[in-house]
Amino acid sequence: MIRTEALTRHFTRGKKTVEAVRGLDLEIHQGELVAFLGPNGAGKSTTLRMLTTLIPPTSGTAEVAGHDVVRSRAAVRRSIGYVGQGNAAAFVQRGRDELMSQARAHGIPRAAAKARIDELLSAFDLQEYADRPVQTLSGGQRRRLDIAIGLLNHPEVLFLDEPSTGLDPQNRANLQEQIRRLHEDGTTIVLTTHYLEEADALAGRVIVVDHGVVIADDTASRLKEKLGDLVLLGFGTEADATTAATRAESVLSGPTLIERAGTQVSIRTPRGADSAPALAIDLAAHGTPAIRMEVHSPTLDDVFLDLTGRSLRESADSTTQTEGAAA
Ligand SMILES: Nc1ncnc2c1ncn2[C@@H]1O[C@H](COP(=O)(O)OP(=O)(O)OP(=O)(O)O)[C@@H](O)[C@H]1O
Repeated sequence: MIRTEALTRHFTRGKKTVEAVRGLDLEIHQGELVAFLGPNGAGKSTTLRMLTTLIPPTSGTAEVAGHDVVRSRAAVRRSIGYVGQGNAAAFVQRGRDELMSQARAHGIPRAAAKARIDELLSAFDLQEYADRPVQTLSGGQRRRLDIAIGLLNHPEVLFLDEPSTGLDPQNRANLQEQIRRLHEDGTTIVLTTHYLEEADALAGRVIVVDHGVVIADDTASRLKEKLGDLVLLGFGTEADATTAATRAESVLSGPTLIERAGTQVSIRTPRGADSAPALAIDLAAHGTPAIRMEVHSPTLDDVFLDLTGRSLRESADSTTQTEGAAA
């Protein structure tokens, strides 16, 4: 449903060139729900903007729903829904009128458009606000209106760029429900998000990009499994901790990272929850008993931190870069 080959986009400002997306090769099949993750400035929005025909690639190719994003822009646009980071609705219009203008722009006949609009207003709990000017709506209400606009044409492929930003937990849960339903109906969905729990809960596949290239592409559970559990062991003395760290190296199998700091040993190891009890018994039998043991399963944020050196929580908290007009 989405295929890119060496997809690249540079922006030039004065003498400076930013390589926002660098040779992306992607293949996303019909019906997949993919979370596209990465730190601020990783190239996520730029990729989405190329796939939705808003900006052309500098080089490389991309096809969406079988149409080339440069040669067949209109056909791509007919097949997709796009909810960008900015508000799509004109501020002075009433929500319902905005939906109608956008539906008509898609070529949907008036009666069908009216029915679809009622359906979407109800799905996103917007009936009460539909007849107010958009500028009087709260950020969350506007966000829901944006999403409704993106769904007007029953898109085959839906691109959601941080759809839940600005929504309260209740509306976020409602949005997730809508996304799940669309996915069940067979819509291919690509979403960027700074909420790892959201990616974890929704997406069958997680693609992590950084500096414009893909650095991981797998299911959330396999990514977590690859990283391994964190086993923390506390000892009575630093000498015990040092001996235990060396012993753990020979006892544990698989790619294992062991660090000692003071009287604590931290171990990152695959299936650590399973191996920790045996390790504790072994250490006690060798005269260095642990006085404390904790096992933490990895979160997607741990995976993200490991891959990018940054926590996505950190990047969610930092100021999001605003995009100017395409250079
Ligand atoms: N119109 C533009 N002109 C110049 N540079 C741009 C433009 N749009 C994006 N960039 C730069 O390209 C890089 C990738 O930006 P992009 O918006 O794709 O990142 P992102 O992964 O979506 O980040 P965020 O999580 O902050 O939304 C950044 O360095 C950004 O500053």
